[in-house]
Amino acid sequence: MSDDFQPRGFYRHLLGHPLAVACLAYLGALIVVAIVAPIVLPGVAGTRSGDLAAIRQGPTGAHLLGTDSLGRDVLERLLVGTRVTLLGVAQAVVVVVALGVPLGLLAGYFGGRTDRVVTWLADVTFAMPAIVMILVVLALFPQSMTAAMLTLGVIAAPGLMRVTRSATLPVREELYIAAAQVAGLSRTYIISRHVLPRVAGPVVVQVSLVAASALLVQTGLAFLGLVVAEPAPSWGGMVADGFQAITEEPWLIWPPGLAIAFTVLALGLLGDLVRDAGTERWAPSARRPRRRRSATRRSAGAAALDQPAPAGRPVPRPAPEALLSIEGLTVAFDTPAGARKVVEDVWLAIGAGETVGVVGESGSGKTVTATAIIGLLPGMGRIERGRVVFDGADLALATERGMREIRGKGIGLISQEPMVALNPAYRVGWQLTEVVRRHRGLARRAARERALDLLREVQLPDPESVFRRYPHELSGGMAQRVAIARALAGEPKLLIADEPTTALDVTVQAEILELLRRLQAERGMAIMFVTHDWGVVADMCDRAVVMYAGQVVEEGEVTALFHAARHPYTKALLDSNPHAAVDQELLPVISGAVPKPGQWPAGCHFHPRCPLATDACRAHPIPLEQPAPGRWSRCIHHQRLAAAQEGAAA
Ligand SMILES: Nc1ncnc2c1ncn2[C@@H]1O[C@H](COP(=O)(O)OP(=O)(O)OP(=O)(O)O)[C@@H](O)[C@H]1O
Repeated sequence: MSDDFQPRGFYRHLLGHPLAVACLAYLGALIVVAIVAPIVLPGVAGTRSGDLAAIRQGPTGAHLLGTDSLGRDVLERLLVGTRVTLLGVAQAVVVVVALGVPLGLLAGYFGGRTDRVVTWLADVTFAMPAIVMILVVLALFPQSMTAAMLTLGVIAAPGLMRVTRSATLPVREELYIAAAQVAGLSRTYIISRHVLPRVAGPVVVQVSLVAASALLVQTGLAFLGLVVAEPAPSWGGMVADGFQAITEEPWLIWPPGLAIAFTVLALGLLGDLVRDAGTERWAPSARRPRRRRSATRRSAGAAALDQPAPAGRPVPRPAPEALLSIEGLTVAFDTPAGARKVVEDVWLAIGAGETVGVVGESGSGKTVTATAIIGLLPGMGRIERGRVVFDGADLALATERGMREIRGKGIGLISQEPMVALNPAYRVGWQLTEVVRRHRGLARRAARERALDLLREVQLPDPESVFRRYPHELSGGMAQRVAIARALAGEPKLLIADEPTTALDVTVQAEILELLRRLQAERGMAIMFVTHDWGVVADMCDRAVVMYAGQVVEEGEVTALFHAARHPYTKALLDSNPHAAVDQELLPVISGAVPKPGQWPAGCHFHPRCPLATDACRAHPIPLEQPAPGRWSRCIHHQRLAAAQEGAAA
């Protein structure tokens, strides 16, 4: 059983098409002829004249395709001329592919400045008149087909670059690319193994068109006598000869003309058929990602990160023994209207082996905080201020290479959409093995064994069979188990679980939670649980951090927090918790909605929805206070709130 990429389906699909077989056979035969003919017919290339008594003849028994203007055998010249014709095509195609594909991948994958520079270069090259450039080059290097075809390659490369870039843009948004980054795989690896195969279809079609155009240009230049000097045979030169004799012997134009036409046709058709066969393999997964959660740059400069917190605010200090401590984290997204804060002054600490729940309504900044930790903020996001200290190292200052060491090995991540976090084109085994090999440096066979062990560890029935399956052959629960196995491959000290059960049905949710609990107990890893679900918090977490409109509004030990909330938002969330609903009673809801970034109100972000709000809540930003050891609240009325709850309980 092989765990590597299996292109058999692709070949089966391609070779099942008679037209594809015909095109491949024709082009294959041409290549053989190009190699063999000049060896078998060594004298043809230098023959200046043939049978002068039989010039410009149609097909005869002695000359199956007739003779040219100098009495030379047309068939022999056609066969020997194949080499120079195909060589010209190959030269142009090599240059186009060597320039266009890497630049397109870089521009599409990295975006931003790289994209702008590459696109600008492509535009400049595109603006050059191809024919004029080739004629100039031929004036400098007379009769040099290599110079002409290399120039053509450079001029045609921007077209392929654009196609590759456009195909890369949607692929880099796929969640499995983000998952590969989270697993600590290098960018070069991700681009070559996960992105390139996905963009191969349109690239192949474009390359086939480039090859067809190069053939036409090469034969055109030979027709004009600008490359391939007489007596050397070329298809273009033979068309020119036939053209001169068109009135006397119209037949002469047909053999080279048909060879050119069939070759152009075969290249174009084969490109389309290869694309179609590839599309079968790369059919998009059923579920699409909710939004992009993939690559981006790390934060702005260190200077900004080390700025002190706004003066006059008492700020919490993380416990010195914390495995992860987020200190005053502020994240902003660059928008056309300027930088927009989406997370502001977040403090959060997670000890080794601890489980901390991060709770809050949609849009409160939970996922942005999680992705900031692993340096994979989406789009134009950046850390504006604050530190993310993991295991003693400030991740906000880490280089991309440093972050790759942390991702997967130090911190693992599982998301709520396991199906789209797996590359649909590779078997589960391949995807697990690549991460095991990356982190453990194991040989293929040992990595395979380790990957199977991981599948057993996440309690997948029949691991050998799961190993061989493609992601679409898994259920949601199985896919999440595979994603957990993958996250565990680097033996991380911290697992960030971003709503890992949201997309699963209730029984599977319980199984996944049970699995995480067991793995945590066995491995002693810490878990940061991003969730909407108080049931999960009560079930899994030691402490909970409540976020609202980009800020931490409350933090505390779970039992204490459930017993008496110290922030009106936490209280409202707990009251509206469906797990605590009383039969026949309407579930309370929090009126209004979480304000969007850029629309946060002055003072307390929650005050427009808060029953306890006073003028003081609207007047100035509210700092985090520590009402009790291990307890934090961003509310000036926390004592009133606690007293009210104790009164109600009594
Ligand atoms: N790529 C982005 N560009 C601009 N704004 C973004 C981007 N990603 C997230 N945001 C904004 O950041 C805010 C916080 O989003 P985040 O995804 O962290 O919320 P959340 O609490 O995790 O919500 P959910 O529970 O729905 O995942 C939201 O208002 C969102 O619009």
